[in-house]
Amino acid sequence: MHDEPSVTVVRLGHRPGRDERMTTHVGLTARALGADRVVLPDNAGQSQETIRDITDRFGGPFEVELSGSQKALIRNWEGTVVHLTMYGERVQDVETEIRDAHADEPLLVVVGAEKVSFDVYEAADWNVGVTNQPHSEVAGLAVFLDRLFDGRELDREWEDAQQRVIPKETGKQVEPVGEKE
Ligand SMILES: C[S@@+](CC[C@H](N)C(=O)[O-])C[C@H]1O[C@@H](n2cnc3c(N)ncnc32)[C@H](O)[C@@H]1O
Repeated sequence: MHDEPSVTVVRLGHRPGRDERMTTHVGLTARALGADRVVLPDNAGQSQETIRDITDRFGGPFEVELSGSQKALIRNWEGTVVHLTMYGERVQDVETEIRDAHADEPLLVVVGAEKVSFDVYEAADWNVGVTNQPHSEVAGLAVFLDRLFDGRELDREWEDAQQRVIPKETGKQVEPVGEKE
């Protein structure tokens, strides 16, 4: 977050139609849970639009980019690369080392869609499993970011929001930013 080295999430693969919501949710989860930027495949323009729209309304900063060269981004990353995979080391065993590495340099978090090729496993500094059970890139990303930030992302301040949610025991309250509560 703000005064720390950046966190970028890169989404590998996107099947138009089938992956639309999943890719959007990778971006929304990255934004809500403290990442600075998401890089989506270049056929995921619809997801980019949705995530940008949410950022415009509920605040940032958060960048959403499209790229046709995810693999090059991973290979050439100047910092730490974490690939989330059910086959990886247990997050609870490696989170401290990853947190220490992130204190010094930008972090790239890689999540897949379909089968991820072996070169990604080799390019990663850590292959990390959030459990070694199959589940979802959205769930894996959420747990990983919460572990990385140790819960601090839950108190994050949002800039340039048009509206904000007022937490309520019951019901829904959304107010334009700037109005008194
Ligand atoms: C639906 S899975 C498909 C993965 C595919 N079976 C493979 O072998 O690469 C899509 C993505 O969810 C994430 N994922 C699924 N289970 C995970 C787990 N237990 N821990 C961390 N990430 C996980 C990974 O990033 C994975 O690439």
